[in-house]
Amino acid sequence: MIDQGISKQTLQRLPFYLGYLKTLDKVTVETVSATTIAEALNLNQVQVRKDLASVCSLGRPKIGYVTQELICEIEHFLGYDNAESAVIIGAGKLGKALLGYRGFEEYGLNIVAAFDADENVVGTEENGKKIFPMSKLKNLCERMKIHIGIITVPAEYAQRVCDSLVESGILAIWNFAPVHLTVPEHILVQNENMASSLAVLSKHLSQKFSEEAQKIG
Ligand SMILES: NC(=O)c1ccc[n+]([C@@H]2O[C@H](COP(=O)([O-])OP(=O)(O)OC[C@H]3O[C@@H](n4cnc5c(N)ncnc54)[C@H](O)[C@@H]3O)[C@@H](O)[C@H]2O)c1
Repeated sequence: MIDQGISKQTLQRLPFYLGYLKTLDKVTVETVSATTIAEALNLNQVQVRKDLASVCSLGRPKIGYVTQELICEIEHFLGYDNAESAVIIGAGKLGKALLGYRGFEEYGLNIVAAFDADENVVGTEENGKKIFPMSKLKNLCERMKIHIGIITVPAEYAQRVCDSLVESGILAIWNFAPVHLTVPEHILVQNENMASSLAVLSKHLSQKFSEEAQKIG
């Protein structure tokens, strides 16, 4: 039985399993066990077994999973086999970098266009993707049934842009601006805040350094 009420932690580990499974040779590695995956990724095997059981019911005792079946099951669970279209708002340094990244398609994300308020940017293309004026946002999103909006504008404009995305029928927002967004209940916001990630790194380092200093002192 596949568990649809999967935890966020399990969800975040699934792409790692998938990345590893895709490195395996299709011909020689026909089957793979949770233990092998756990050892390769340096994870707890009980956790890996539980994670896989929640998305795939095809595991067999002593054999494990047929590698290609497991890849398909995880991709299907994550929706990678059913690409979602997305738009980017803010075609500056970060927006253009994301437009240029070809790897998203592998994760079921198809960035179809970008929008910007700067008329010097509007009308140009990045990686074959057109950059439109904001006035075209609602029409394009409704016409193309776009459900994901990616925000890469400066923090002070992010809420305004977020509101425009919600008005345009977007249901999920990937927010790179370092600001809290207020959205209606049915909208999911995933924040990519580098300051939060760096805070974890620098706290870890400062703890390490103070432990070292205590040892020496
Ligand atoms: N550059 C990075 O490596 C990086 C990394 C992490 C997070 N961020 C965050 O991403 C955001 C963008 O950063 P950047 O470096 O790409 O900035 P940038 O100034 O290069 O680009 C911002 C773009 O947004 C457009 N814009 C501004 N207001 C707009 C509006 N109301 N509607 C539509 N477009 C608008 C601008 O015309 C510009 O093209 C910022 O919030 C930044 O903090 C950037």
